[in-house]
Amino acid sequence: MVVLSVPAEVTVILLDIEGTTTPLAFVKDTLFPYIKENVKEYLQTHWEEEECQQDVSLLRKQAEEDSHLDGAVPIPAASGNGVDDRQHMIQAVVDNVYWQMSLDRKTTALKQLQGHMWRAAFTAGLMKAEFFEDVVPAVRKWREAGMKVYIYSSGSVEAQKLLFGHSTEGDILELFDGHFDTKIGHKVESESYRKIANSIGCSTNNILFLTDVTLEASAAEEAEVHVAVVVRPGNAGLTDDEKTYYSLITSFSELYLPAST
Ligand SMILES: CSCCC(=O)C(=O)COP(=O)(O)O
Ligand SMILES: [Mg+2]
Repeated sequence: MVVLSVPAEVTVILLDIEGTTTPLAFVKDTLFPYIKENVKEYLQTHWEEEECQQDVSLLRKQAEEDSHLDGAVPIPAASGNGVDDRQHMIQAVVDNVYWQMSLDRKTTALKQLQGHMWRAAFTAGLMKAEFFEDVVPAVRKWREAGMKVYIYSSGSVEAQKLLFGHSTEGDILELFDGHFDTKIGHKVESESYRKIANSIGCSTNNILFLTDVTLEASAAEEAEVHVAVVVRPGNAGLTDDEKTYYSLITSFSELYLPAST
């Protein structure tokens, strides 16, 4: 087995979700189809609620920022024309969500709505989040060794908590010291990692970030965060240069914590 030694200065392990703790297939075949199949009905049912209106406002603001992009779908403001107006707006939101999802966009607006929609599915037991089998034992071991373990995903913090709270391994939320999402900044921007370190109260070089996406690894590394790229079944392939440059692991069990032995 390949072993990757964790630098002694690392006290925090920061984990991505999709493609790192969780199979890409669970996201693509379960989480995302649920949104596509239910978004229209969800909007019809919850339209009058404040939370739903906040989600729509955020999506509308995002749509304005996206207006220069090819295929972007605008979301009109209410014109006061009653039921037709509402149906028109709902259809625009649905089309916008479909368009964003077709590009796998990680906007805070899209992720916030998705998180709110998954809440019903997880709490009703319709879905249980999946984790690779090495994840929970490794996280327990790291915590026993005194490491802090945080999550940083494009999925909203609310959605992250749903996943870890309703998983095939049971409620494992307590295994994590905290959660970050795109509200702190995008994962491909190095400033986000500086802000995360600041929020945790450590230096960036005290953090080891595990992700499947090399653009994220590169941004983290620019902020002097230690990184390892996680290679899991179903993940996007890496170039030869990326394979040579990055430390790669295929299982969390490949991480060796010198202080714990
Ligand atoms: C609570 S994560 C749900 C999956 C998701 O929406 C997503 O964007 C995952 O992105 P990640 O940053 O974890 O790769
Ligand atoms: Mg990922």
